[in-house]
Amino acid sequence: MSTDTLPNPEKSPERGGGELIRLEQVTKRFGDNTVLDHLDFAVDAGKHVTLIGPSGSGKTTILRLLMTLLKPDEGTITVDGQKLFPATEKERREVRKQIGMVFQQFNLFPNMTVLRNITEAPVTVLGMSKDEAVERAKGLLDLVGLADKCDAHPAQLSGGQQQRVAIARALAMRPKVLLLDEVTSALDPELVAGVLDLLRDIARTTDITMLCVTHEMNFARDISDQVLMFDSGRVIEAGPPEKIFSEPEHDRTREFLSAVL
Ligand SMILES: Nc1ncnc2c1ncn2[C@@H]1O[C@H](COP(=O)(O)OP(=O)(O)OP(=O)(O)O)[C@@H](O)[C@H]1O
Repeated sequence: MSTDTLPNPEKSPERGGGELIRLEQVTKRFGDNTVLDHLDFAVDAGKHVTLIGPSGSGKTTILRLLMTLLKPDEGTITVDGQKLFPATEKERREVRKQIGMVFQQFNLFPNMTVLRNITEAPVTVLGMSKDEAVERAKGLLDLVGLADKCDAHPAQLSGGQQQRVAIARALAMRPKVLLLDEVTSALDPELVAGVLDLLRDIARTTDITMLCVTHEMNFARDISDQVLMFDSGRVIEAGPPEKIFSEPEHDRTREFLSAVL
């Protein structure tokens, strides 16, 4: 894989493998439902962290908070030392540029070509020149195996191809953090492996920090430096995948894994 189109092939000195994401005492409620309960955790730069746990345990809510699609009721969230919450809208917009997300349902703009889907945000949000954005988008489309689909519209692509475009679109912003929310759940089974292989390649060949919610336990085992087991809005167990999948300490982790493995 060519590295010149990748988001962060070079290690920037200020990142230096230190802490990139920090959640402190984060609480999120929907009405009476406390989904995250004084949650603390941190992710180091360049690491790949996977969130696992039962349905409804709050995993997606964490990604949505980091995307600023939701606001916490209490607590602080920082990215690369800059405050995401609490912060002014202006501060939040700056921090938000460092975070890319790939959603379960692709969320491409249906009326734009594939190329425009990828160039839109770099031009309008980052102020990149159109020529540079197009050049980068073409490199990324090559990377995800869709160099011939520049002029197609999303509806003309398979689910797997749409998800590849969504991955290219997220990478086009050169984010420090890539959030992946059950990115293969909406795909036909025969398309899952190709998308996961692409993400494995990206995990292996870039220093991008990944925070991933997945039900694909083999994928989690392959890419993760750390796995966090969630239950009722709290991390009940954390460790490297070999430990969590082979010797879980907590009964709830054992129960969950025996249901999904
Ligand atoms: N916008 C919302 N309004 C009200 N309740 C919500 C909203 N979003 C999430 N919830 C509730 O918050 C809880 C946690 O949801 P979340 O999607 O974070 O769980 P999850 O662990 O990602 O689950 P899954 O594995 O099924 O995706 C659930 O009880 C859900 O119903």
